Amino acid sequence: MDRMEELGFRSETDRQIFREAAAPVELSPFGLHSGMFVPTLERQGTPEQSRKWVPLGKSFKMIGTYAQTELGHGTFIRGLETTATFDPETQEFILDSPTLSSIKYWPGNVAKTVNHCLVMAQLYTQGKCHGTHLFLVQVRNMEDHTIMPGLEIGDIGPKLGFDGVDNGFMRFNKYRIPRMNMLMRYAKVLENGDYIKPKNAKLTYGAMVMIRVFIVMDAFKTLSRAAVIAVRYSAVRRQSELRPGGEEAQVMDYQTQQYKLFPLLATSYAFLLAAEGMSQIYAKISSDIERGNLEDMPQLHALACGLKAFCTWVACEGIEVCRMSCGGHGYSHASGIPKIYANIVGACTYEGENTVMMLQTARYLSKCYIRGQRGESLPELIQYLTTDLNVKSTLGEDCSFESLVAAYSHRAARMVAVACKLQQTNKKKGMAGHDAWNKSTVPFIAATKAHCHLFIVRNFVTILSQKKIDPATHNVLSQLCTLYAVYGIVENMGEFMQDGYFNQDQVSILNRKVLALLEDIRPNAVALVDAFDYPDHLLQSCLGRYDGQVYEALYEYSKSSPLNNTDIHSSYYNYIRPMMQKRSESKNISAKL
Ligand SMILES: CCCCCCCCCCCCCCC/C=C/C(=O)SCCNC(=O)CCNC(=O)[C@H](O)C(C)(C)COP(=O)(O)OP(=O)(O)OC[C@H]1O[C@@H](n2cnc3c(N)ncnc32)[C@H](O)[C@@H]1OP(=O)(O)O
Ligand SMILES: Cc1cc2nc3c(=O)[nH]c(=O)nc-3n(C[C@H](O)[C@H](O)[C@H](O)COP(=O)(O)OP(=O)(O)OC[C@H]3O[C@@H](n4cnc5c(N)ncnc54)[C@H](O)[C@@H]3O)c2cc1C
Repeated sequence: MDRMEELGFRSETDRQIFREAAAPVELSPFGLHSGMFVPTLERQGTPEQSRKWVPLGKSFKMIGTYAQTELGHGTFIRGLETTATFDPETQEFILDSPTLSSIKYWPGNVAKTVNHCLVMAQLYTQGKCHGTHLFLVQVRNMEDHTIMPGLEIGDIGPKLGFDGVDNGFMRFNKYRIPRMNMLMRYAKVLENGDYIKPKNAKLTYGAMVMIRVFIVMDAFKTLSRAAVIAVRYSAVRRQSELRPGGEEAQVMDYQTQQYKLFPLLATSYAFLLAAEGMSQIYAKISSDIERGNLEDMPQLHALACGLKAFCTWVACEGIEVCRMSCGGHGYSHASGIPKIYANIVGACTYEGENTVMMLQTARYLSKCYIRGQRGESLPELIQYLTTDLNVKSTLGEDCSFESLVAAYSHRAARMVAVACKLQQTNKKKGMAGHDAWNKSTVPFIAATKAHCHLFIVRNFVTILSQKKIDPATHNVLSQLCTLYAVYGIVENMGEFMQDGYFNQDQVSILNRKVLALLEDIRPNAVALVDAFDYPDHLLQSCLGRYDGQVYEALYEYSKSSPLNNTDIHSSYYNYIRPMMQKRSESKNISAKL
């Protein structure tokens, strides 16, 4: 914190970049404080509450996290069981964990780090439940950091990754907080206990929408770091003879290695631009919401849910491909890739489990489809739903951006229509609405993935057509954009071909184009990863280091293994030698027998 002051970092973005540079892979123990706790106080507190608490948070006089998930509920927020019951006599809320399943479980940094939490609890006043609301709760003594009386707090134990975060559990036993500790920007409880409801109950979900937007950028950061490591290593690693009797080839010259890595390189660029686009949309709509204009809230929710799920799923699969493309050394922590994976794969679960998030977007698409069928106007990002599905592709040898975007629009429109028609057919068969929905959710997930894929392709194309970029760079970025789109079609050909949108010749064109693009990109592959400009200390990789001195780095890394602190390990004296002595004694005995 002081260091950031010294360096004059004023903007939250600069501060975040500094924090990530300081803790490049594990999330900092203060990540949730800065990324979720403070911004939520700013956005969900009244002006008075913000003025009081935000400076304390920004100066780390108050360190907090976001405590919503319970043992029994993470996804279904309306099912949360922690209660906050208003006591008008004392002007306090009484927080309680009435059941085992209501114990808060997973909140990051709650175990040992924070002294405050934003707690999501069911609000009760005048004997009535008004649903979940956020409350600022002090959980540790500000003098000696001991746990406040009435609370049980602890760590939940080892996890797959996320080792920099002390995820914990927290149990309330009739724990009292002041009335004014309820975040009251949108909903209020008056001194007499009257409840003033918000314009939209989902405004209290705003913190999650914000983090989902951040996570889209995290998907870019983690995938691109793995791609940097794998591409640089593929340029250094020589293995096997490409030409019989010739020197061993750079593994990057194998077409299969290019087919593994270059689409992921293209995806990294596509996700960077998508994350920036998502952030711009979030900034605009969230400021509208703060001014009371909630019109675009559903669109923001749907886009944030869909992109968070789509990008984290693709990034995690891609990081695994990068690891495997580095052979045995990729499996070592020396590569840096396992830690990248272990710390981002949780993003497919946290801040909204991906399937559930995709279904939120699907629900929005279903409603928009019906509006489109009625001829109602649709938001620009959704207008493709009214695409004429009888039209066939005009794709030619050049695989133009226009023909590619048209293909993705057609695919998404067709798949949304298929899912919606199944839902409608289910209803016509007499199914209740919720059953008709549930029995069409698998096609809806596929359609929503196509919807997100379209957003990313169209966004990439739009930026290339709008931004002023020097011709040489524009040419290389156009190759990446085309590769991202063509590869996506080739890998999902069935979804594009199901209604004969492409003819056989066009399928052949696409299969040839994806291989030709690998050759086009090969000369620039290392420059394209260097362009991300990740310093070695951030990559923490012997394979991806800028100077390419991989084997020297691996050898030094191995020598630093703690197991090498002694030549003979204590396990020899404790287990191996006694076992061998026992064997030799028994052998002597059997020899005598
Ligand atoms: C520059 C600064 C940078 C700083 C960067 C900081 C870095 C940070 C990086 C990230 C680090 C992250 C570390 C991990 C931290 C993890 C934290 C957590 O995991 S916190 C807990 C997260 N939990 C969840 O996300 C729970 C998921 N569940 C839900 O969101 C909801 O239960 C649901 C949306 C799935 C369902 O909600 P429900 O109330 O049941 O609504 P319905 O489904 O019935 O829908 C009714 C209606 O409401 C609309 N809706 C729902 N949610 C929203 C919303 N958020 N906004 C707007 N509208 C919403 C929904 O669309 C429906 O609308 P309708 O018109 O009726 O169809
Ligand atoms: C690394 C990490 C950090 C976290 N940090 C925090 C934190 O700081 N604060 C916090 O409050 N929480 C935190 N969490 C908890 C996280 O938010 C929840 O785990 C997440 O919201 C998923 O909820 P769940 O665990 O109940 O999963 P569940 O919803 O129980 O998922 C189980 C399965 O049920 C399926 N499912 C559930 N509902 C539906 C549905 N309606 N339709 C179809 N399928 C469905 C899911 O798709 C999934 O396959 C963290 C979790 C992790 C892993």
